[in-house]
Amino acid sequence: MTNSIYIDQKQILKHYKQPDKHTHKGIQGHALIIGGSYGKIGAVSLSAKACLKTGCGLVTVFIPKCGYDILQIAIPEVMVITDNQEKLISNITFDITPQAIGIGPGLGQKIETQNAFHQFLQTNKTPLVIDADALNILSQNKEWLSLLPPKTILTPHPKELERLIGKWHSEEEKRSMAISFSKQYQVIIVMKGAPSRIIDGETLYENTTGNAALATAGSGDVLTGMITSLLAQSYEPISAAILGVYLHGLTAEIALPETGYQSFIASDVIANIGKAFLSLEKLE
Ligand SMILES: NC(=O)C1=CN([C@@H]2O[C@H](COP(=O)(O)OP(=O)(O)OC[C@H]3O[C@@H](n4cnc5c(N)ncnc54)[C@H](O)[C@@H]3O)[C@@H](O)[C@H]2O)[C@@H](O)CC1
Ligand SMILES: Nc1ncnc2c1ncn2[C@@H]1O[C@H](COP(=O)(O)OP(=O)(O)O)[C@@H](O)[C@H]1O
Ligand SMILES: [Mg+2]
Repeated sequence: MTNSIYIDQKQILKHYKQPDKHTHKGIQGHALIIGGSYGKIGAVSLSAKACLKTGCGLVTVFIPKCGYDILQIAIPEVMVITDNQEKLISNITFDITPQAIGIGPGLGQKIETQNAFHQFLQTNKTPLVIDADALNILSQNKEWLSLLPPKTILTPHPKELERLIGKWHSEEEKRSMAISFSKQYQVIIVMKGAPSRIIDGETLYENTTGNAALATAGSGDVLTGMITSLLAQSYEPISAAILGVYLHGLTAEIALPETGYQSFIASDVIANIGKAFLSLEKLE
């Protein structure tokens, strides 16, 4: 029996934590975003900026060498570690201790990158958010799913979800396939769409914010950064997923009167994260 919960203004306050007055950047969470390949460094840039703007204390990116100048110039607040390779990720090693890792935006699916991701999964114990090409790589190597830490958050759009769990023939079947998958691998699935739904075992959460302005390049990459940020700030994985999706949707509602549907872009999500948080404060 599925338990369904609408995430509205009342529900979201059960997941939101006000910042502690005495916090400092050392305890405000350190997030690592891994991704990017030649021509898709923008995906990591968007994700990392969204991560910072969602409140985590420190953000580091792990990217191919070609993204080094781009990231340092685009977001001076973010620290950068580069792979040995110029255009793709081939060996994920770092000497930091992040509290959460988001992996996948712009990553690409070259064989060297697939191998690096496999190596990474074999040793990683840090809480994870998996998106985009990292999901596509998992879909091609389903035996690697057992390497994911429990409560890893997967954020597929409908096509990525189909690659992962197979084709469905009705909404009902999609839901039951996603629930079985979530239970089998102990993962949280953020099924992105309109609306987005979050599956955690038998429980389904339906988001109530957002609009069609979000149908724009990079808006999912931004969501990955937001959820990773909350996870790094010690939110429980299910709360990080629910709150991230809710705030992401709110940004589009807040910006709509100024941008309309057409000219809203992923950077507008980032620019409105602050106002989305402030609107939660007003509800308290
Ligand atoms: N500026 C950048 O660097 C950007 C990089 N990106 C990266 O590009 C890579 C490829 O990602 P894509 O998602 O574009 O490619 P995919 O091949 O995974 O997905 C595109 C396919 O999914 C379908 N699809 C997407 N959303 C859907 C929906 N709501 N309902 C039904 N079908 C849907 C599309 O019609 C298309 O067939 C990823 O690594 C991603 O992170 C993109 O996020 C775009 C921006
Ligand atoms: N019509 C829509 N209404 C509400 N949200 C939408 C709509 N279209 C897309 N979104 C949201 O925008 C995001 C798109 O993510 P994704 O497809 O991964 O984009 P990208 O890979 O380009 O970053 C998801 O959070 C999805 O729920
Ligand atoms: Mg995406």
